Amino acid sequence: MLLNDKTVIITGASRGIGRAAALECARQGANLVIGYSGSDSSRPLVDELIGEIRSLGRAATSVGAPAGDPDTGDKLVDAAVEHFGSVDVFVNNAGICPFHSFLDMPRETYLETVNTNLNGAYFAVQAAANRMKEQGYGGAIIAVSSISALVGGAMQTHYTPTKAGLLSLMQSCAVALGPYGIRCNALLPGTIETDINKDDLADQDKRDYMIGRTPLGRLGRPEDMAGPIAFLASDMAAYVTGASLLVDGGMFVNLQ
Ligand SMILES: NC(=O)C1=CN([C@@H]2O[C@H](COP(=O)(O)OP(=O)(O)OC[C@H]3O[C@@H](n4cnc5c(N)ncnc54)[C@H](O)[C@@H]3O)[C@@H](O)[C@H]2O)C=CC1
Ligand SMILES: C[C@H](O)[C@@H]1OC(=O)[C@H](O)[C@@H]1O
Repeated sequence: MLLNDKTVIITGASRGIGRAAALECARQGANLVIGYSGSDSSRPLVDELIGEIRSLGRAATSVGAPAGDPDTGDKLVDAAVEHFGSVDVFVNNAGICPFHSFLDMPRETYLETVNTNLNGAYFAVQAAANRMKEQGYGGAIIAVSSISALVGGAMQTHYTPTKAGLLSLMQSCAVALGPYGIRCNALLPGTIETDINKDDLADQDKRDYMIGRTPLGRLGRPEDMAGPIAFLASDMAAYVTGASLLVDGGMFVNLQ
């Protein structure tokens, strides 16, 4: 197992990529802190996930707190220490992408997206890193960025800068935290079928276009992200830091 007895915190883990990553980390021997928004609608999903993790023989607890709140990182770290005694891996995954055109982008939509996806991540990474430094034996931090860190989207002008920001944050943190043995890497998913793009991909033409751009011939599944996240979290990636791992079925390189 890649993550035996490690404590892994994952934000936005109630569903989608975060959920799949939590289950894979549990299969690899980790105990989990499940970060979620704190909304009543997410609670049953979180309870179900915790049940699944326990049935895999691992332990899990949850923290309901909005990703954009600068205090959320401290709450996640405190829960990890209280329940499991350490923070070994921090996965910043929570994110939103309310598709909207640029010229009439509502200020609140822009600000909520940047707060949720990037500002909260900054302070959460800082909280995890401080704990890892205190522990004295390193750790792994992974930000779920996106192929959108590298390319644009007309309906994503508020979103793509947050994903480029996360990639940049991991690069700078790799430099800042390397001396403490803390590795920082970015995962760049392509188009993965989850709730975040359910409405967008309900348009059959758009869906066919995205599949057509993907050399592997299908959209991604949350489970496709889980292995790469577990790898980056593990000692198999002991010399990997400041890296970005594009997991997109080949979409990015498919120009013609
Ligand atoms: N699905 C895709 O095609 C891609 C997704 N990503 C990124 O992957 C990450 C996970 O998204 P998906 O699993 O695809 O979508 P999803 O919508 O299924 O999951 C997003 C998660 O973030 C949580 N979340 C949203 N707002 C939150 C808040 N304010 N506080 C705490 N949690 C909050 C949701 O409850 C959910 O658990 C996001 O950061 C997204 O930007 C990156 C590239 C592609
Ligand atoms: C939400 C989008 O479908 C998804 O998010 C990303 O980061 C990808 O680039 C896709 O556009």
